Amino acid sequence: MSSRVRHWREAATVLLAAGGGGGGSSSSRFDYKVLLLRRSPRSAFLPSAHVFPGGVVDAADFSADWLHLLPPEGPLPLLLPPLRAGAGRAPLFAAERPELGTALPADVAFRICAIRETFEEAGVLLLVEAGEVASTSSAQGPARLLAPERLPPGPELAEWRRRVQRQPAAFLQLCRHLSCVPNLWALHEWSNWLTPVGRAGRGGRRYDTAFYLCCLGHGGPPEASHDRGEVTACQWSSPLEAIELFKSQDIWIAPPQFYELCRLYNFSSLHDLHRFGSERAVEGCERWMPVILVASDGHIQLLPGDELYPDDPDLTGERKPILTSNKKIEDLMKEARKLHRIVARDLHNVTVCVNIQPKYKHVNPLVVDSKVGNNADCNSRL
Ligand SMILES: CC(C)(COP(=O)(O)OP(=O)(O)OC[C@H]1O[C@@H](n2cnc3c(N)ncnc32)[C@H](O)[C@@H]1OP(=O)(O)O)[C@@H](O)C(=O)NCCC(=O)NCCSC(=O)CC(=O)O
Ligand SMILES: [Mg+2]
Repeated sequence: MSSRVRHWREAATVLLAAGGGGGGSSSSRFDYKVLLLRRSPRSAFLPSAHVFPGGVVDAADFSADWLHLLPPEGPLPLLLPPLRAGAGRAPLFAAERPELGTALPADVAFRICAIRETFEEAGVLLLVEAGEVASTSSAQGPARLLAPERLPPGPELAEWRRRVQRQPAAFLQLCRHLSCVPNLWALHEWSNWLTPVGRAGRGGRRYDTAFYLCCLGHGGPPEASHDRGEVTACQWSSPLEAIELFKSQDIWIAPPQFYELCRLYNFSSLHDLHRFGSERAVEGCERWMPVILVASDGHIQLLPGDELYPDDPDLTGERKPILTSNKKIEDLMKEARKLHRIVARDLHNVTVCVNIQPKYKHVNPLVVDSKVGNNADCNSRL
């Protein structure tokens, strides 16, 4: 087994943004909301944290049977827009998986995983009619969900959901039953985060997670329901609402998800977010593993491009313990010129500080909390 698989699990998650319902408060800066799920307090990884829907990839997500799904005119090509030459390619997309035989490309399989997990955890089905695949294009704007009359009645759908939770391969059966396919084209490659060494959950759980953006544009945020198991609550919040709930200690959001919410903060309109996300996706992305630097009064998660980020980061945690400094965060901030870091003074006092040019035509997070008053070294802020 390769080190890629031995040291961490591969996973996919989706920043699901929905708008278009016209129900948002007129005073809100945002015309869309993002789906956040609260993890069970019994989870072995990030217990009680709010995260985007997602989970570990299953062999069923790579199954070549997806290629033989409808439409009736022949095997489904599952073609995705090609990446631009020279695009960033994270290892989880580039890896060969000979053990899976004639498997789907990872690009496709990780999208199927994210869509399946969204159904399992929140009951939201991101599918498209098999017959409409050819005309599906993100250039048309934010995606639509299937019409409600195309779905089985509630109790039947709930039974399908339980089956998929028990057996991921049942997701393909559900798609076949509905003459639909996962809406791969609605998901746009956004980022890739590897759990930092020193932040593994119980049993050494670390994750190499593909993050996708998906914008839904019609009829308002769909009803999301938790599964009373892995997920104990679902909520749709604007990026600002989510960040405020985090700052007020009502919810806890892990650093990668916090960073991504601060990036979404750049976009007040769903259409702008969709356009940016779908056009940028052809640039690909690179894998980021935060490297933790423990200071005397908090810790910093260093990201690639920060001048303190190691040239040769310890991906597996086998080489050296976590970096420590007897300096205060403030001093470590004053001394630095090139910043790309998440600064945690305590569990809920977290700031993203970045003044480097983002790669792959991405956008830097905005710093939302001006009350904290110690953001003096950050360029990107409100
Ligand atoms: C990787 C993830 C998609 C999470 O994957 P999941 O754990 O949700 O994976 P999944 O959905 O496939 O797995 C379901 C898990 O739920 C468990 N499960 C199922 N039913 C359950 C129930 N009723 N109660 C409790 N747990 C239950 C299963 O046993 C399984 O756990 P099991 O598989 O264990 O048996 C997410 O963590 C994520 O978005 N990560 C992004 C990047 C990241 O790593 N962020 C955090 C960095 S750490 C950090 O940032 C912390 C810090 O700095 O402080
Ligand atoms: Mg999950």
